[in-house]
Amino acid sequence: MVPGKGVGLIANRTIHKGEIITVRPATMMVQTGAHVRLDPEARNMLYGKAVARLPEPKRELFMGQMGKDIDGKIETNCFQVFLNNTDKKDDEQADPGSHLGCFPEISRFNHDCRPNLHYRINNITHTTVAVRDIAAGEELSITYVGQMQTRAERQARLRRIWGFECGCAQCRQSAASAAASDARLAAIRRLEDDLAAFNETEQRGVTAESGPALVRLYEEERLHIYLAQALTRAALNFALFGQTERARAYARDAAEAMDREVGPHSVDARSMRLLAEHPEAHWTWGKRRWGRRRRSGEGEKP
Ligand SMILES: C[S@@+](CC[C@H](N)C(=O)[O-])C[C@H]1O[C@@H](n2cnc3c(N)ncnc32)[C@H](O)[C@@H]1O
Repeated sequence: MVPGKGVGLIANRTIHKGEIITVRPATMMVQTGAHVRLDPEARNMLYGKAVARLPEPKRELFMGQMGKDIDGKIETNCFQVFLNNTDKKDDEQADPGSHLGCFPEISRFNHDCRPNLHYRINNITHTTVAVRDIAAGEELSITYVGQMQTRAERQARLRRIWGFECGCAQCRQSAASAAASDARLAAIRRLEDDLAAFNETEQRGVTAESGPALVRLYEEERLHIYLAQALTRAALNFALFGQTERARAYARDAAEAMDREVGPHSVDARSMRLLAEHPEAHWTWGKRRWGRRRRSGEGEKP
């Protein structure tokens, strides 16, 4: 038991960044459209029949999850799963590909606003990966909600959607530390907006160092689950400034982080590997550098 959180999972050895922790297929899937249309009584009856047909070890695991009845167990523990092999047939209905997926072994991971595991769901397979080194004895955690909001916003969301008061270390920190964290999140948003505005004549004070500054903010904020996007922005920014070696280094790191977050062979990781191989051939190459030179009269793009 983890104080204030119920059952949780604790690392029993040192875990290294990038290690895959769990890979599990869904034990049961419920179509979201059907779930929201049925009343809880009908749901319990139907889900009861489905659970009764599970192999015994799976049924025990399922029934051992938190929640007062089967419907409650699904509501408390399921993950949203999107199956992409269904056609959307009726605009009035929820996307038929949207399901609630039950992964009873996975449902023991508690929420943390600064989690040490990233998870992804491909088709019906749930995978968790360590996004940083984890010491033996640390609790293993995932996040149940997006993490770019302020502490008050995150807490309100967890209360409204999940019905609990978050007891993670990030939420328990002092008012001064929480304010500093909220300010870092605001700084991240501003810097990301500035980095994204590279087509504008006004370059909003962005320099080649703005990329590493963004990565540092994510690291200081311990948002390791989002490092791939920060590293990608930094790599692209170095390409925009025409800095070969640093574009390469950040693109390689971005591809590795992408492998951890999205899994191997993702399109974005491939794109970062291409940037690392041939930065000068990338569509971003030198766009910021040439723009600046033109304005300052230093010369034209060759
Ligand atoms: C999917 S379950 C996680 C496993 C659960 N602790 C158990 O005993 O089976 C989600 C529930 O765990 C508890 N929980 C998870 N993360 C928490 C957190 N950060 N703070 C407080 N309670 C948490 C809440 O009761 C939540 O509804």
